[in-house]
Order: sequence, then C-alpha cells, then structure tokens
Amino acid sequence: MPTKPDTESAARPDPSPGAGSGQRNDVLMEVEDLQVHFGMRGGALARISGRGGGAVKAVDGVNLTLRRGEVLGLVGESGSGKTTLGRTLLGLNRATGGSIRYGGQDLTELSERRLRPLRRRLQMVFQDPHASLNPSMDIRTAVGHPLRIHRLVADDEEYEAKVAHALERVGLTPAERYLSKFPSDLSGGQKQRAVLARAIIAEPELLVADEPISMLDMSVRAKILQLMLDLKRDLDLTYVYVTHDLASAKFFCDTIAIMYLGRIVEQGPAEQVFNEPRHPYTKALLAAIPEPDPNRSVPRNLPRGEVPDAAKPPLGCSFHPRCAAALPHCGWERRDLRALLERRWLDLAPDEYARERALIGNLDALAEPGPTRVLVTPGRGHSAADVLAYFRRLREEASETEPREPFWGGVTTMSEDGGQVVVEFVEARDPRLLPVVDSVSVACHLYAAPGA
Ligand SMILES: Nc1ncnc2c1ncn2[C@@H]1O[C@H](COP(=O)(O)OP(=O)(O)OP(=O)(O)O)[C@@H](O)[C@H]1O
Repeated sequence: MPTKPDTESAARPDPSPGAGSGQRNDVLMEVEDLQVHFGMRGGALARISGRGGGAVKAVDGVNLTLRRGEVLGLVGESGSGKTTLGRTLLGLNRATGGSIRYGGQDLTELSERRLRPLRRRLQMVFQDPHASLNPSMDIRTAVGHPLRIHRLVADDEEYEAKVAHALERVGLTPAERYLSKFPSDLSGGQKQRAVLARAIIAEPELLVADEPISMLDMSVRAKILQLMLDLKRDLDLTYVYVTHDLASAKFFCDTIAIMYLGRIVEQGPAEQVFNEPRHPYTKALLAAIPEPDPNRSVPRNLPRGEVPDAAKPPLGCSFHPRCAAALPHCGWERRDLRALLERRWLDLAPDEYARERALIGNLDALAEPGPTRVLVTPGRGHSAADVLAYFRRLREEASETEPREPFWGGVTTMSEDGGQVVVEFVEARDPRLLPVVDSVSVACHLYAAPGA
C-alpha cells in the first residue's frame, strides 16, 4: 500500500451550497438520528422470506458529522447497513426518520426535483465498474454524461475539453486514446478510472465510494486508492468509503464508523479504532484479520454465527447473542434460550441429543423475539420439574466448564408454573453511542455507567 498523505480536514473557503448557512465551515454534512426502514408488508419477497408485516431497519438511529476533506469509513459485515447509509447520504434512498443537514437544508425533506441539482455535488462510485458503465456508450459519452445532465457546458468544444481533462486527471492519458473506446476495450482498473472521471467531472464535494476496489485485481487496488487520495487532495473532496475490507479502511480512512445491524457501535479516528478497539464487535473483527494482509476481508468466523435478521433485531444490544463479554442487561430473550440449546445439542451424540431434545415441547415457540419472561412447555411424557432440573443442570455445568458463557447471567429466575417452566430475564437496556475517550465513541454497556 502506498503511504498516506496528511489529512486535510482544515476549513477552506466554502463554495458549496452550505456557505453562509450558519453551519460550521469544516462540517460538510450533519446526520442526526437517521433511520431507513424498508417496509416488508405485502411484497412477494416478504411472503417468501416470512418477513411480511415487519420492517427491515437497515439504518436505525445513526448520528454522524462529516468534515470537509475527511475520509470516513463505514465498516461492517454484510447486511450491517453500510450501503443503505451511504446511498441515503446522497438522497438515493429516502430516510424514514431523522435528518441530513447539507448546504443549509435537510436532504431528507427535499423532493426529487429539489434534490437533483444537489446531486452534482454528491456523487457515488459503485463496486462494479463493469456494471457502472453502459457497454454501448463510448467513454466520451459516459464520462461526460453529468455535464449534459446538469447543463454545465456551453458547446461541444467545452464538453470535449472537460472530458479530456477528467480522463487525464484519473490517469487515462493521453485522453484522445480513450475517448472513442468502449468499456469492453478497457481493463477493470481502467474502467474504474473512467467511473472516477465521471464522478469528478461535475465538481462534486462528496463522493460515496461503495467497495470501489473489491472487484478489481489485487495489482491495481492500491493504485486506485492512491488515485482517490490524489483526487481528494487536488479537488478538495470528502469521501465516505463503504467497505468490509478492514485493511484498506485502515490505510485509506481518517475516521471509522463500525456498523452492526443498522447502528454505529464504535466511531473514532482510524488509528485509535484500529490500535485500541473497544466494542467487542470491533475487537472480534480486528482479531480475525492477521496483519499485514490487505487481501483479507471480514471473515465469517466471528463468534456464534451470522449477523441476525435486520427485520427482527435482537433485544437490547443487537450484538449480545454473539458477544462473549455480554452483561446480564444486554437484552437476553427467549430466542437466546433456543440458540443456547441448539448450540449445545449440535455437540451431542445422537442418543444424548434425542434424550435432551425430548424434554422440550414446542421449540418453535422460542423462535420469536422477546419477551423477557418466557414459558417453556415440557415435551410429551415429561414434567415441568424435569425441564427445570435440566435447565439448572445446564446452568451449573456452564459455570464450571464455560464461565464465559454470558447467557445464564441474564436469567433472573427459573420456576414452575401450571405445568410449564417460567424463565425470566434481566430487563434489556439499549446501549447508546457515547464518548469513551477523546474522539472515540462506543455503544456498549461495558463502557457505560450503570443505569446509563
Ligand atoms: N431496498 C431494500 N428493500 C428491503 N430491504 C433492503 C433493501 N436494501 C437493503 N435492504 C436490507 O437492509 C439491510 C442492510 O443492507 P445493506 O446493503 O445496506 O447492508 P451492507 O452492510 O451494505 O451489506 P453488503 O456489504 O452486503 O452490501 C439488509 O438486511 C438488507 O437486506
């Protein structure tokens, strides 16, 4: 990886629509309590996936300050909401709540017609350069497209000159060699350069780059990132870099926001987040990539499986079911009891599994979210006393063999009631993103005062 130039986040003369708006000069965008919920009602996909009636909380209460000249990395596993957040900052997805202050206006309230002129200033670079360029359009037409849309040139001569200038800026030189070529004539790296030329041609101030190098050959990835840094320096750009590739984020970003299920769980200067991760999720992500290895992406071997369904996020802290450091009030609920049993049963011999499984009646009743008081029906031929004794045995065993299993700490009482077993959990608390040190904020009860 090339060396990283100094950050240029200092204030500069402000030619943007934000000038004179009362915003601080170095702040480009201010995001408050942003929500993007996708309704699942009615659609065919919703019916097939069984998610009908709910909402996918792709972005759920995000606060961000984007400073001019900054490279902000949105990092997290697949499904954490990075792309949706990035698109919403540009008005490509509509927010369902909260605000995005930019240029003295709230983008979330603008009609499509009023958003259109702002789009010149807010550009997106997508992951797949092949899909980003129309195969039947030559580079001259594709790269200059924004000039026509936003009516930025007086005549063909000016058009041609601006396209040639943009191509040269991104290293497609001499420009004349590329103007009449088609995307299929270019390599992957050259295509992404052309995409960048199109993104900068209308003189934007913010670029949201969604995995801009992940589909490129390893040999050109660093070159494209270096080109982006050069463009940022020369054109006073600000970047939001969406990625699950921690190594490139470490190199490329000034600030990192780690996302999990639609929320930011840790945020701060890249150096601090990488050198001293605080949230257990950030720690797990970083522990899983050995350094230095720019080829690795976020691995799948995080504790306890995949990111949960964003339509039914876990109670309290969304990360608690996968978190080895979870506390009693992190949000334990009946789904966690089922997950605990299933994890245990996976390791049992068939006859042991059959014996234990038979103790519990309808396991599906434990599949839904909440509540924190759950009734467990014994299996046929078994009594509540059998189930209660079983649970108590599991808890005892866990305290000896798995002292780090946090689930049982979240159980307050277990008792019999009317032929069923009642398991009650500690009331869930939702962690808020709070400053922990200087400019690092973390959403985790490990860092919050009791009762916070
Ligand atoms: N248009 C949509 N309609 C319904 N759900 C959506 C839509 N777009 C995204 N989602 C859902 O929102 C959640 C967040 O998706 P998003 O693509 O923003 O995450 P991501 O972190 O960028 O993931 P990836 O790295 O896989 O792109 C996911 O559960 C996804 O299925």
